[in-house]
Amino acid sequence: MIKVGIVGGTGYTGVELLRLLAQHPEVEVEAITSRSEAGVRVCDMYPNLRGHYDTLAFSEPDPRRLGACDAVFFATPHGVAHALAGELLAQGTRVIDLSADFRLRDAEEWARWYGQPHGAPELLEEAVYGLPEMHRERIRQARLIAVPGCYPTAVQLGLLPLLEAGLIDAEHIIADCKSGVTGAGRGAKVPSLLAEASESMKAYGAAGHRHLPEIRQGLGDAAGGAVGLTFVPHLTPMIRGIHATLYGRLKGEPGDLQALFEQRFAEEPFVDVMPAGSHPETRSVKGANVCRLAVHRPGDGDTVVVLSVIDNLVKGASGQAVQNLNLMFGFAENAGLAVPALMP
Ligand SMILES: NC(=O)C1=CN([C@@H]2O[C@H](COP(=O)(O)OP(=O)(O)OC[C@H]3O[C@@H](n4cnc5c(N)ncnc54)[C@H](OP(=O)(O)O)[C@@H]3O)[C@@H](O)[C@H]2O)C=CC1
Ligand SMILES: CC(=O)N[C@@H](CCC(=O)OP(=O)(O)O)C(=O)O
Repeated sequence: MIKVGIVGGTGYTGVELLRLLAQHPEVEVEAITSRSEAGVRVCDMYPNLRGHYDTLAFSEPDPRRLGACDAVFFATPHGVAHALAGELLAQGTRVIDLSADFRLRDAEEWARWYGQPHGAPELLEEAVYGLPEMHRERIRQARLIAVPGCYPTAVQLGLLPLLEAGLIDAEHIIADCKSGVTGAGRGAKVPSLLAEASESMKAYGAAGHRHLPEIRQGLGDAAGGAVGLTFVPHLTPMIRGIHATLYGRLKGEPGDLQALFEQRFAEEPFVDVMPAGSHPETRSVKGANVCRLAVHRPGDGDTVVVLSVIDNLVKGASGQAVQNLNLMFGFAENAGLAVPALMP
């Protein structure tokens, strides 16, 4: 058994880590932090965890206690991992950061999008972008993981096969994405209120969302050069889930797109290419560490449409974080992640 710590345990991704780790055969949760709820037992705040964590209580973030863990997850707003990751790495603790702190390779670009200076540029070189479908071998060796964002996970997985094969015009890609409200975190915010978010849908961040540079960076790696991307996120009245509809302009006759997708993800335990003609539903991945994809070519024309769904809190955050932990420690890649989605 390894010992892990979680910084930011009261948020949605923190409690989702607890839910997944409760079934992990190799992991014991040693410490879970919350400054506002220090002293409260996790099962008193989250009764779904009763019977799984009956004594574990939230505590103040203490670098020495966290440094005694084999790995620490950061499920915190951006900037928090910048301040603590170096100290933990120096104590031999591996760090898996669910925030955006180490996702962009360029510290200045990070500062532009996040509106504050990068707090740990010296760690960027060793940080590995934790998308296993692209960087599995580097993740196995990593000490510091930047877990991809939720929209970036859905978009990159849907477009990788097309860009790697050079089949679409990389200058003109469109990602039209919808998210459930847990994507905005647990903190009280007016747009997340029931009366604001239910029975309604709206786009936001059309002029430039902070996931845009992250997605461009990942797609650029797959394409082998810069990509042009229009990314428009939307808030939808559901609790969990991301649905990405991705459009690419085919450069020529693409061959069998269904076979391309099936071959690209044949060995991937957490990417499901659905049969030709399918329309994946967000509810089919609820609670599961899975990305379901379908590829379409309407009217055999020059546009390819990829449909990609994930649970933002699982493959889009905490499940992907556990998948990274499994790779880093040589555990079965699906340890703690084997449950099917919840349907209906
Ligand atoms: N929600 C989602 O779908 C996704 C979220 N993410 C990212 O994961 C991270 C966590 O998200 P989410 O769970 O939604 O966030 P929440 O806002 O729901 O929770 C944040 C947690 O961080 C703690 N925290 C806040 N500030 C600090 C601080 N300065 N030092 C230590 N702890 C702090 C809070 O507890 P307390 O204040 O009591 O200490 C709380 O437990 C964010 O970076 C988010 O962008 C990534 C992908 C998807
Ligand atoms: C619905 C909603 O508000 N979603 C969040 C994105 C999810 C997220 O937490 O992204 P990071 O991990 O990069 O911070 C947003 O658009 O800001």
